[in-house]
Amino acid sequence: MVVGAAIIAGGRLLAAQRGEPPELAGGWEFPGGKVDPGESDRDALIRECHEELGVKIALGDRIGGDWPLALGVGSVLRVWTAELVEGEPQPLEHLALRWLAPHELYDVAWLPGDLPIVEAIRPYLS
Ligand SMILES: Nc1nc2c([nH]c(=O)n2[C@H]2C[C@H](O)[C@@H](COP(=O)(O)OP(=O)(O)OP(=O)(O)O)O2)c(=O)[nH]1
Repeated sequence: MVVGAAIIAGGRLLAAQRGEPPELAGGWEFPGGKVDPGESDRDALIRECHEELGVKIALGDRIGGDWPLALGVGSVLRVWTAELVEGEPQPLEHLALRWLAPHELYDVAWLPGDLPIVEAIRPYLS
């Protein structure tokens, strides 16, 4: 199980560029990662965002259901909206971060599996 956060601030969505593995490097994603054994999805997402971005987030709505991962075999991605509670996101484990306004949503090369999720988040940006 992989969880991802659609962090929104000031009507913009935070996108993060992966540095690894080589086949995914350069692609843009929602901050997050794999849920550890015994950990809840929501706790995993809060932990991952702290590790990856150095921020504390508060989760909002679940976006859709189980989104199939482009390259994952049988794995799915669960996504929540989120807002920043503490700190400003830093690319501690990513190549770069970008805050995307609604008209910029497709200015980055999202991982293929993320594209329909980005569209589902659009209503939250206004
Ligand atoms: N975090 C994240 N992963 C995504 C997204 N879309 C997508 O296909 N994936 C894939 C990429 C990876 O194969 C997998 C997430 O694994 P990960 O490597 O980020 O997990 P992790 O942080 O727990 O890292 P590790 O322990 O495996 O090193 O899900 C997304 O929007 N966010």
